[in-house]
Amino acid sequence: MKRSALIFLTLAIACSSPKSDQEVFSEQQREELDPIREIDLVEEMPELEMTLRDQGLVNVEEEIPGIMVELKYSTTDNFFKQDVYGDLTKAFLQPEVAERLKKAQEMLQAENPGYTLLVYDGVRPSSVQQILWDNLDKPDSLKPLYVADPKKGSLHNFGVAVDLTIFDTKADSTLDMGTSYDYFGYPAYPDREKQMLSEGKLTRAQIANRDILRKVMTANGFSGIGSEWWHFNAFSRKEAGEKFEIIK
Ligand SMILES: C[C@@H](N)C(=O)N[C@H](C)C(=O)O
Ligand SMILES: [Zn+2]
Repeated sequence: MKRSALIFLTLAIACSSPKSDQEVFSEQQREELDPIREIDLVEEMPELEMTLRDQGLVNVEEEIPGIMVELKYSTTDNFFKQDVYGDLTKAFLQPEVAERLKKAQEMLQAENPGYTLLVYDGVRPSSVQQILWDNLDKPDSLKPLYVADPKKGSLHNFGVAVDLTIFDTKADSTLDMGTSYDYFGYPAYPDREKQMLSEGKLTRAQIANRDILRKVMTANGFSGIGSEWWHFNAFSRKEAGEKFEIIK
């Protein structure tokens, strides 16, 4: 239930004066409507999640039926082996970006029953962008290929970029895309697929899997980048700067 709805409900209960609780609410209903429990729920919401909601971003799992989320930077299973999101485990995006992603998910599921999008990252505060940049073990000249320069800002910092793959619910596994998420090298480059195929570093099946992801994303207003098969932008840097604020 949304926070505003909870607060409204709490106020409504406090202000109304029924003959007695017992006449109106069952035991279970009274527990559900207990204002102290509601306050506990509000306090349990991670601070970063509250900030994101206050700034108008939406939780993709609340907007997109069936989508899966595994925020890699909220685990230690990432390229710098640190959990930098703490208790934030949900992916947030600008509402119009989530709307496009919903259409991509619908198209994916219509064309490939059993497949679903699996989101690895959505909005990413600029403070986290700096941590990624500092921990990327590449020469400074190459770093922007893999992690956007925090001084300029990543499209993730505006909530208009998403990192994702496809999960096959029948096989209970992700599709084989040829590399893991955040593999920083040529085998992950969409721009180098022909070369990687001829060198035996990618298979046709892996490229075909990437094509499924690219098709549903680009058909619904996203564009990919040349160095990461998992990253998609919904707006240009210029458009994002005009329309949205950077999340700090
Ligand atoms: C770090 C990687 N997952 C990513 O999102 N890279 C792009 C280029 C970014 O930082 O914007
Ligand atoms: Zn990304």
